[in-house]
Amino acid sequence: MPIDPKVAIGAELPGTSFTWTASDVLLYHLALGAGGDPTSPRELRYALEDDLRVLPTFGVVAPSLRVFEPPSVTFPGISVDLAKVLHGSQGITVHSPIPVEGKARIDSRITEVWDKGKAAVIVQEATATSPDGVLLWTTRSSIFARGEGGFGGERGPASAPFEPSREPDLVIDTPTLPQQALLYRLCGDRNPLHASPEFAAAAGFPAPILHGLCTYGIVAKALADACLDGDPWLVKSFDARFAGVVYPGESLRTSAWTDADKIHAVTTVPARDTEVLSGITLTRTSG
Ligand SMILES: CCCCCCC[C@@H](O)CC(=O)SCCNC(=O)CCNC(=O)[C@H](O)C(C)(C)COP(=O)(O)OP(=O)(O)OC[C@H]1O[C@@H](n2cnc3c(N)ncnc32)[C@H](O)[C@@H]1OP(=O)(O)O
Repeated sequence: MPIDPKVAIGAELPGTSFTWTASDVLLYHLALGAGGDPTSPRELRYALEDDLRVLPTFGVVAPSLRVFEPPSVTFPGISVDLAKVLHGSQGITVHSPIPVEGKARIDSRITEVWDKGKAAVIVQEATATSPDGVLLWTTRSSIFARGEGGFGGERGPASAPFEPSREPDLVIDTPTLPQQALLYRLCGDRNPLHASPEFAAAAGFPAPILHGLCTYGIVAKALADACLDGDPWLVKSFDARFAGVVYPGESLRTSAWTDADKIHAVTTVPARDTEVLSGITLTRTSG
């Protein structure tokens, strides 16, 4: 079905309520590689219930933790084959530290649909609120639907690349595991693109690729560890664009530039000399 931006833009999607527990948070952190040094008290704040501190990027996955079906890309005015879809970008702003367990409601809507000719870019925003109506976090995301452009929509604003004026302040190398995607899918994204060699081949990839949100969480943790003394509570917001695919088992290299309240970064896979996360911006809490 061609995309109909007049129907899609502004469409409110059905809201859902969800719960999470400390076990969900621990699984999420472990699926990002936390606990690699089980003798480090700082690392154990991600991996044990005692003094558990929730990485804010958990808010992106919390609403779908109990989803066991592959995602469906069907919204008002939009119906796209999952094999054509790549996660394009993701951001989250937390309004206070995410508690280790809780209940919330997520409400989302489609805010933009851009026609890139060879692809459609579909942008969503969502808010999570507590049962007593307190705003917990806000997310922004886009999906890149290959082959779905050409519907006569607007192209949208050109992205402004981050152009550093100096060498990076720090460079962080982070490994991923060959089984990283098989582990991460247990956090609620059962898209076969990350697990089935046949599905990945049909989608045009030589092997299953890593979930964008896994790379996103790994890099958020790496920056919190390297720049914020390992304290995820100091992360106010985290935004990034998925610029290239990552294959499970590849090593990531994140180059970061630190300012007073923000950290800018890019992540590459050095073995393929390929940028995989661009426009990374981490904002520190002001408190
Ligand atoms: C509801 C359920 C939803 C399901 C959600 C998803 C579920 C998940 O399981 C799926 C995943 O996790 S997929 C894995 C994570 N994502 C990726 O690996 C994508 C990596 N990126 C790429 O391969 C290319 O950048 C690629 C292919 C994205 C673009 O590369 P090119 O085709 O070379 O495009 P390019 O010529 O550079 O740009 C064309 C125009 O598109 C804009 N654009 C590019 N990358 C974008 C991106 N990542 N996000 C948003 N917009 C993007 C460009 O700005 C350009 O527009 P313009 O010319 O107007 O500036």
